[in-house]
Amino acid sequence: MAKINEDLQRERDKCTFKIAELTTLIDGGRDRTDARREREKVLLSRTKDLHGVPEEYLSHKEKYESAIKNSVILFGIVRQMQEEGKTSVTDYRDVITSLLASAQTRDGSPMGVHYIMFMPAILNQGTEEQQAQWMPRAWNSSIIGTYAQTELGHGTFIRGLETTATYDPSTKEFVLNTPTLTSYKWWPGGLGHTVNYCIVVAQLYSKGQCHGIHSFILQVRDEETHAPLPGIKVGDIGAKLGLNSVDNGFLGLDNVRIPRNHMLMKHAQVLEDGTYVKSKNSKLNYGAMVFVRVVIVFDMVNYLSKASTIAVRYSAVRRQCHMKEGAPETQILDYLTQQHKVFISIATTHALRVTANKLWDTFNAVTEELGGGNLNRLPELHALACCLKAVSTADTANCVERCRLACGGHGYMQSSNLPLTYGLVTAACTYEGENTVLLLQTARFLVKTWQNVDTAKLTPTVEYLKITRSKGFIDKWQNSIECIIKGFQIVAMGKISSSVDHMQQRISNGMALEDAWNMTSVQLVSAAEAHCRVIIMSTFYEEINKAMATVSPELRKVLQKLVELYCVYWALEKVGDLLQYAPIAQSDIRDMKSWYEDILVELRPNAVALVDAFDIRDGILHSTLGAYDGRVYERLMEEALKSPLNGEPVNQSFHKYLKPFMQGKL
Ligand SMILES: CCCCCCCCCCCCCCCCCC(=O)SCCNC(=O)CCNC(=O)[C@H](O)C(C)(C)COP(=O)(O)OP(=O)(O)OC[C@H]1O[C@@H](n2cnc3c(N)ncnc32)[C@H](O)[C@@H]1OP(=O)(O)O
Ligand SMILES: Cc1cc2nc3c(=O)[nH]c(=O)nc-3n(C[C@H](O)[C@H](O)[C@H](O)COP(=O)(O)OP(=O)(O)OC[C@H]3O[C@@H](n4cnc5c(N)ncnc54)[C@H](O)[C@@H]3O)c2cc1C
Repeated sequence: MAKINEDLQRERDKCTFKIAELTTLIDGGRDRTDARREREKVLLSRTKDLHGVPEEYLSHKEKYESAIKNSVILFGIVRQMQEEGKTSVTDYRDVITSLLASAQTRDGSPMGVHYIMFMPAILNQGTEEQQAQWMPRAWNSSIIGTYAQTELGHGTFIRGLETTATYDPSTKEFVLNTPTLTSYKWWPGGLGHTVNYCIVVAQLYSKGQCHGIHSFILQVRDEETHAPLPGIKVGDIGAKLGLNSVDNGFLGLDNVRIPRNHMLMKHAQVLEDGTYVKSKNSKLNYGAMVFVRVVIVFDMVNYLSKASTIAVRYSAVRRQCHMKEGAPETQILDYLTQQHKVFISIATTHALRVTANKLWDTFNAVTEELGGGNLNRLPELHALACCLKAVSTADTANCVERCRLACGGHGYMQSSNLPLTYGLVTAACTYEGENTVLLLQTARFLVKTWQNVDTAKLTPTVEYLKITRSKGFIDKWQNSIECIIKGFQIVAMGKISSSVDHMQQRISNGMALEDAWNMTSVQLVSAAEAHCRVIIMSTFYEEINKAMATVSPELRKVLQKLVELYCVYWALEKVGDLLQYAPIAQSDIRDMKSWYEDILVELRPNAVALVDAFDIRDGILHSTLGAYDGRVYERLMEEALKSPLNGEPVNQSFHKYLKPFMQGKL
């Protein structure tokens, strides 16, 4: 192994807790750490020779072809693991997370949506017979699918989709059509050239009546030749800000017939004679979207742990300027402004991780209740998944950008892996429900909750709205975590209640409800975000408190500081809200700023150890700036030399253009 950079080694030597203990806590147990490492070892050993030219120099077509080559190896490993009994649907999340997080699918995998949406949609919306028919072939990748919902004309407003599926009882088939340009499916990952099946979301017509959107399994390409089937127009939508290894596609359908049993019929059915049997709740058809919103929060944890690892290790290696005259140049990690930029990413990674785990548990519990016919908690789950998806993706995008800026010029290099990471996380702000739209869904739930706050029994995530109103909820502000969380509860309650008042006021003045909603929507988005901060903060605090009982005193101290950092950071960010709604004084804010500075300083000696504990191998991190050994400059130079521009001493454009131009001949 190459020599470790001395600064980095010094950082590791002075750390005050056992890194392995934190890694175990993050993974959820020693056996899970071992299983993850084993999976990564297998993956990296089998895929290490794949890189020729660095990915950034490839064209969109080459990137796609390379991603397919790599994905086949990756998902082939999953298949082999299944055959050897090393993995099953039960550890689906872990397996897919480490696969998609791996370096070989750096800019996304064309097969990602197969795992993340095609199969979950069949599980969520298919009958047991349909699952038995499709899942074994999908799970071992002998068919590959995607989820085709969004159209050129509509993404958010899914009731407005134009694709039709008309039932023909004479042949017991559905006829699929995209009657207009705007009804073409547009965006589905892998649709362009990879998949041979997809789930098409279309307006269902039977006996001359429209029954709203439903999901259908459609074969788009021949299983042998991969040629598009008759009536199907399919292709790639072109280059994007990121995810350029993925062939997001378009799909046009001209009277394409599919058998009746290709409609996913767990919740609603069309009988042979065309009779429509409706679902207990039409929103059950949206179940796959809820699942994906939940897993996106995990995915954000993945990316943020990578970005913070890169930024912190680089900040320990990089020296710039002198803090004191005559002293050696300062490690940039010693500048408080640098700590302010990067430490929040570490704390956010942990906060989102514990919140994602809790959300995952809620999702599984509610799904089980839904299976038994109890739909009571569906609105709460939907509201929770929407705001957590929105806030986690927005925060992660901001944090990744902070990490990139924290690495100065070198952070701008593709080889740092920060630009690509930003491209991936910012996509998540839009896909699976655009963030503003999702926050407005949460706001809808909060408004209803608030309107019934005195009479209804509140569900756990909004119970605080009742308690917050009790007299003496905060008698006097104290700079403590408990008080900050209470402060955020008051802020959320205040924003929800003032949005409702504002809306009501407009309605009393004669405005229609829809217009009053629109006029209040900026406030509503802000209220939903405030509610989400309460969820993240209180979950982080409670879960870390539980974990503290099981860890060493040394680790306990560090965990405590991470919770403090997260809460105080956000208290200062939202100080205006606290001043408006909570009994906080100027002197409390002044003291809070000092508290924040102290936390940064206390975390400083453990910064490198904290990111080491994320335990991300170099082969997965794929960064010149963030590698374990800290050989930043050597790696930057090695990568620079791989630039195709360095393949010849004089580029041909010199003779063609530059020389004649310089000599005044052009
Ligand atoms: C396995 C682990 C792996 C881990 C690793 C992870 C790796 C990830 C890798 C990622 C790779 C990249 C993948 C990219 C995938 C992107 C896929 C997509 O974008 S696909 C495309 C994604 N596209 C989108 O996400 C589209 C976004 N748009 C929408 O979701 C909807 O159209 C809408 C919600 C905005 C409105 O819907 P509309 O029908 O007009 O509704 P109204 O306004 O009339 O009424 C609202 C009422 O309905 C209720 N309700 C609503 N939804 C739900 C729900 N889900 N449930 C329950 N309830 C729901 C709501 O509460 C309210 O109730 P109430 O108040 O009346 O009682
Ligand atoms: C990388 C990527 C991958 C994707 N993969 C898939 C896939 O696999 N399958 C699939 O089906 N789709 C996929 N999508 C599509 C994605 O789900 C949609 O882009 C997303 O749901 C947003 O819809 P839209 O593009 O129509 O945006 P729009 O809804 O047109 O949003 C544009 C703007 O209008 C605002 N807006 C819209 N409606 C409202 C409203 N009611 N109130 C207030 N503001 C509003 C939004 O906030 C936003 O600012 C993908 C998209 C991306 C970027």
